[in-house]
Amino acid sequence: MSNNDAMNSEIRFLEEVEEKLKTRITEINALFLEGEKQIESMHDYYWENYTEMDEYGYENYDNQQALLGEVNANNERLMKKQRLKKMIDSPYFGRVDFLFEGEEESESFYIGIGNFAPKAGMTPLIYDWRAPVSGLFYDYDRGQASYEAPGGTIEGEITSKWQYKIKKGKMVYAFESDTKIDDEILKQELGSNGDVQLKNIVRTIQKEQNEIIRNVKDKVLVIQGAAGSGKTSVALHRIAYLLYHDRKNLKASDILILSPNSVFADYISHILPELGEENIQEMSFDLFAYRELKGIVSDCEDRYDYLEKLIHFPEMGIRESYLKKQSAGFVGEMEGFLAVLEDQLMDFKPVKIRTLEKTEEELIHLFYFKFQDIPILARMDAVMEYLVDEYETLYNRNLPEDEVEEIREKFNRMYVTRDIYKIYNWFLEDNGYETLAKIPYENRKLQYEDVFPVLYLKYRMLGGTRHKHIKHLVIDEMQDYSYLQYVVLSRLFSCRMTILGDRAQTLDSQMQDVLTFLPKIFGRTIRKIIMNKSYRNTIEIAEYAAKFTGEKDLEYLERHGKPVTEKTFDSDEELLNELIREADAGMDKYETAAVLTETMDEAYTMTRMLSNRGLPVNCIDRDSSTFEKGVTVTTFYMAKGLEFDQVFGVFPKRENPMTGQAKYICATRALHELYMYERA
Ligand SMILES: Nc1ncnc2c1ncn2[C@@H]1O[C@H](COP(=O)(O)OP(=O)(O)OP(=O)(O)O)[C@@H](O)[C@H]1O
Repeated sequence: MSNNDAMNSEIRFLEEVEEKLKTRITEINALFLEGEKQIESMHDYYWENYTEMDEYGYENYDNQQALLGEVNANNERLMKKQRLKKMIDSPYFGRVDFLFEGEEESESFYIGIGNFAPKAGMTPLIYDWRAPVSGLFYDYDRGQASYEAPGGTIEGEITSKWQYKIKKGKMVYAFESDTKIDDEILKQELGSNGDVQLKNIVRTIQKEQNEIIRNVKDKVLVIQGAAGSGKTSVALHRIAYLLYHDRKNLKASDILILSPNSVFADYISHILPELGEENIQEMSFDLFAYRELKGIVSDCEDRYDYLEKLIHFPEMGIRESYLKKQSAGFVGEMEGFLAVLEDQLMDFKPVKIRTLEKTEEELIHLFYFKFQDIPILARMDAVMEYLVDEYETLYNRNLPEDEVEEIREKFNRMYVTRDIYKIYNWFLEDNGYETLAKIPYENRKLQYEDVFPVLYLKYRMLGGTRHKHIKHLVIDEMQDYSYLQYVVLSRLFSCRMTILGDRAQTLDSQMQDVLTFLPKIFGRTIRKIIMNKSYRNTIEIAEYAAKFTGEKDLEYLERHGKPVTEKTFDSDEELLNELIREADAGMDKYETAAVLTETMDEAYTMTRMLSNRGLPVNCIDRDSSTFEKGVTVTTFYMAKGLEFDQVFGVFPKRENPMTGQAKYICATRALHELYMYERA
């Protein structure tokens, strides 16, 4: 076939697909309206007849179930319609022609964001990018290939591969390529301007990324990936893949992502809906801890408070103290303390439940032997319930609720204290650490270094709730969680996990490689994958950033841009003039720019100075929840995970131990242009 013929046949196929998509949407619309009518008439029937329904409620129940079934079916129709409407805009982006082993003619498989068959049960015209056969598109060039189908491995040969760009239903380009995902297309995608949200990458998923996305074997998958290597993108596409392949057992509400902050959560929030899935829950671990510690302390510092202190007071030993309290050694000391705590904590006294008397020895026996497996602060309750039960069985009568409560209090008074804050202070004192201020609940604010130790103590003493309903946990920025935080996480979640991060981006003066201790915590179920190729930055920016880390073996996509500008200014005036000039020039070509500082105070000052000079900026702090088009001012640590077309790093000339890491994180946020400014 000549090139022209091939193109014409592609355009005819596109037109055919669009026609069929429209017909299917019309059919679904009709079914939806029919469903609405059904629902309405079921409602009418119910209201007319519910007084006469059978007394046991069977008929009522059946009616409710039928109604629910119809409502769900209509919701599904609505979702399907939305998906198909999106597909009209761009129905597919790739095609593989595959010659099955033993066959004579190859079959064409078009690949898009969803499956599409003109009628239910018919062979699809388009295959979802997550379908088994679509793996061929991402994993192979022309030649021998295979894919995993539910029934086993399918062997054959790829005879041709095509890539398309279809926009608003029109073919922008279609070309046959014999390489995997053409680098030129990837460069085009990356060379375009940054969105205010992370993009979906289905068109250009790379082979090594695809391997991670389609991994269903490993219980705990740990991805160490360079800045901009696509870790977050891959983790989200993996979720979409898992949801597609295990629809029966896995729902979006069964998945939780631990993310650094709300801005980041917003930044990634549209990807799953775009891929036709519901969004998933997101939570910051610090916020979770804060909520869990209500009742023990009235306030807690978070990671950002800790970082600010670290930058402002590098000489005060804050880091050393934090690291100590997050270490395996410290957990060991807490365990040692817990092993001997009972003697210090308990003050047994004989008790009476009406006429049933129990001596101190009997209570001690129950407490130390019968119920020894129950966490210590929950154990007295178990002893009490056991004895109330004994009384009620003996006298064949139930005790009133309020009396049981009085008895419970009497038993609880056998604890010297139930205040975990006080108990933590005992531990600190016993082990030679500085103790916390002995103050009432309302005034207690935990320093960040104590937040997770106290939470650990709480779970060990009261027992923690296992979050059994969560079937998959995603931990982004894994390098920023401490040993102790992982120990707490492993107590809370026993599900499958995708853990991803970059040791070079640790929010500390030194890198932390969590892979040195994760296997100890999660066992041998861990699989580690390294992603070395960076996609975000131009070569100029990536090479500049690499100077700060000493990480080797990094690969870059050959995308060039403007050289990095490094400048020192004698006055704010000069710095602002230059920054505004470059940002103004950028506004013509780009969508997003960021001015990144080391501390929040510096970010507020920059916001004020830039606004005063008429540059509209949006300041992101820990209370922000979205990031917008235009110029953003924030700290390097709030900008983690985000990216901007232009980045202006504004740092004081005086360095502190965090400066290297801060500059690295700042530099790797830039897609096209990077300016590193210093104020004298
Ligand atoms: N296969 C791909 N095709 C197109 N774009 C990609 C691909 N992989 C990654 N990217 C792009 O590279 C950029 C970085 O991706 P992402 O934010 O997922 O990386 P990351 O490893 O989480 O980065 P960081 O750790 O630096 O925050 C994004 O713009 C993303 O769209």
